[in-house]
Amino acid sequence: MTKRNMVVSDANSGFDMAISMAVSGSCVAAQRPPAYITISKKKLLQNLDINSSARINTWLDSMRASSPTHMKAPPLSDDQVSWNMRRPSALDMFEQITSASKGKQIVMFLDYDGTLSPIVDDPDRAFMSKAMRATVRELARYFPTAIVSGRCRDKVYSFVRLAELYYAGSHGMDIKGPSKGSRYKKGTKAVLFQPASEFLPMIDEVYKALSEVTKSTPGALVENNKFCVSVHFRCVDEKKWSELAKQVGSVLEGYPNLRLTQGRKVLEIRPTIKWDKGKALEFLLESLGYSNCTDVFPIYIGDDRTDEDAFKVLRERDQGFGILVSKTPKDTNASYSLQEPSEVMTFLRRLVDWKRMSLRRFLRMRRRLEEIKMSIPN
Ligand SMILES: O=P(O)(O)OC[C@H]1O[C@H](O[C@H]2O[C@H](CO)[C@@H](O)[C@H](O)[C@H]2O)[C@H](O)[C@@H](O)[C@@H]1O
Repeated sequence: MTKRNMVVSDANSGFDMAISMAVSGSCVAAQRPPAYITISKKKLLQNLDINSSARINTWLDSMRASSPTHMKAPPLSDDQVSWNMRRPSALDMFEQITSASKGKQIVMFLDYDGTLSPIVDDPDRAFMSKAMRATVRELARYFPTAIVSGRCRDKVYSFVRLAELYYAGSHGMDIKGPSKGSRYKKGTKAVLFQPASEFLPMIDEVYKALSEVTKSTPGALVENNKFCVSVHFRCVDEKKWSELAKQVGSVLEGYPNLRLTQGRKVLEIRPTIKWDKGKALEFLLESLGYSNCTDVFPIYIGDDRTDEDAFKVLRERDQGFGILVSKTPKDTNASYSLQEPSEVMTFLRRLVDWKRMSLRRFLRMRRRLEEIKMSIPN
């Protein structure tokens, strides 16, 4: 029996369903799927017939629905209007946000792809602009700042190139503190945390197998993110999505300790350990000495499904908030929204300016108080 640790993260998600179809042959042979298979047995049986065109059409529709090239252009739909009301722009709500943070230490968490850099076809060319880098550098002068990415940590560092930041790569499974002095690091110990290190050889093996098996699918790209692997289908013809899903499924069949999640036109394969961007956020807060503090205000900005784990943690802690980067309505645990990386940069700049002004005001007041003290005769 081949066990399959598979997370079907979204009932309507085409690719998740495609993967379940691709591996269902082995699952049906089992007497009873283990509890960690989150897809129901009934659904598995429904999905059994890989050649059923009705099934394939269902998930292809769903993939198209989540693909920007198929999205309807404005005018704003009722959905969009109501979403804008429920998840207002963080720029429009800037004053409310800063006043909620009063007296608290803001800690910044930033996703990389789609948040600091625009989404592009070639993952190796997802550069952030010079202006964005300068903004993040300034941000880190005023607030402890971490980059939390699905990418391999070294790779995301090579894009951001700011040594004063914290980096959590591989969806938080590879965390490292600043290599350059950070004024916010309370302890003296260097932070390095890799909860999935035992999976390294397995991930490497799977990376090689996936690269080999997907060779025949034009446009498919496999990326080694050290503790996880990404299979990109952004450049794969839609007609080939089902073929690619089957290829990925055929490799994963042999790896019960790996699970599959979905990002933006990417399938992400990672260890089943209970670790995600939300856990990484909590770990970083603890490293910074804020684990049990009420005077901390974490802000997490991200665009992807994997960022939802961090948004959820903030909601549950009732601390700070999440900002989802998206132009279209999505189910989210974030409190606010921004449309695209350029808006993220504007928001970060405003935070820096606001903090700088507050500090100046504080220093002016302190100087004035000293002058008053000096002018009072003994
Ligand atoms: O957590 P993130 O930093 O958002 O990383 C998630 C994935 O990001 C990258 O893929 C995405 O961006 C690419 C470049 O713009 C784009 O081509 C791709 O379609 C997107 O899914 C990265 O390459 C993946 O490894 C990450 O898992």
